[in-house]
Amino acid sequence: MAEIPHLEQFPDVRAWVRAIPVSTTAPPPGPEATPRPQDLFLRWLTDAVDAGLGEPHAATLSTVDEDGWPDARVLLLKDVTAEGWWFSGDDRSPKGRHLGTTPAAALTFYWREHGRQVRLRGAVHSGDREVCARDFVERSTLARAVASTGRQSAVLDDPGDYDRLVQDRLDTLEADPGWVSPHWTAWCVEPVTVEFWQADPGRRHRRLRYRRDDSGWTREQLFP
Ligand SMILES: Cc1cc2nc3c(=O)[nH]c(=O)nc-3n(C[C@H](O)[C@H](O)[C@H](O)COP(=O)(O)O)c2cc1C
Repeated sequence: MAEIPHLEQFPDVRAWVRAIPVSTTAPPPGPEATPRPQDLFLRWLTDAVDAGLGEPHAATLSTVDEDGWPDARVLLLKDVTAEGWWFSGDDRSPKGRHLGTTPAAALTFYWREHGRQVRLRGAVHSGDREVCARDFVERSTLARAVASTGRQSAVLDDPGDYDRLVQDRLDTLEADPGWVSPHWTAWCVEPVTVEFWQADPGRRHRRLRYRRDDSGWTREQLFP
């Protein structure tokens, strides 16, 4: 990777960001199609894990709010099944409220060192109570306490409010270690499209899209 220039060396931000180099290292071979996108995704995730890439299971979740405005945030993938790609959170959080009114989302994965992106979009459904509860109890005690405050993304006027609320939840969990937040939700994106993007130093990027219809998955190559 070429040396990254410093902002002070440029007349303005525009000149600086345009001078930041893009990756030109040779990527791994392009996508070898599998019948189901899940299998190719797991192969690419395995490549990222084996290469020691940081948080390779982090993805950007995009939703639409109650007024039709898009929103996006990074979170961690929780499972991949025949149904789709799973993540979890509190249904009172902004993302939870968005999914409550518009149960559709996109997930975007990026493995920079491999020059790879996977993007998928589709309807979202929540898992049954058993699936949600299992996700909750698999978290550490502190993570369960924090997750069940129900205040994620609310304005924090007094940092002490957070500490008191978390301590309150820790007390609840100590008294009843099996307690499960009724708001904790495992959501599944059931994709209608899944696209695998593989960078090419000569800009002949490979793009393989899976499209789901009544007969199953159709594969097609896209213009870079
Ligand atoms: C690497 C990384 C991993 C994250 N993992 C999660 C996660 O698994 N669940 C979650 O609710 N938020 C996670 N977050 C925080 C979210 O990006 C976000 O701040 C939070 O979910 C609130 O989003 P919302 O206001 O849209 O609901 C993560 C952030 C980063 C940078």
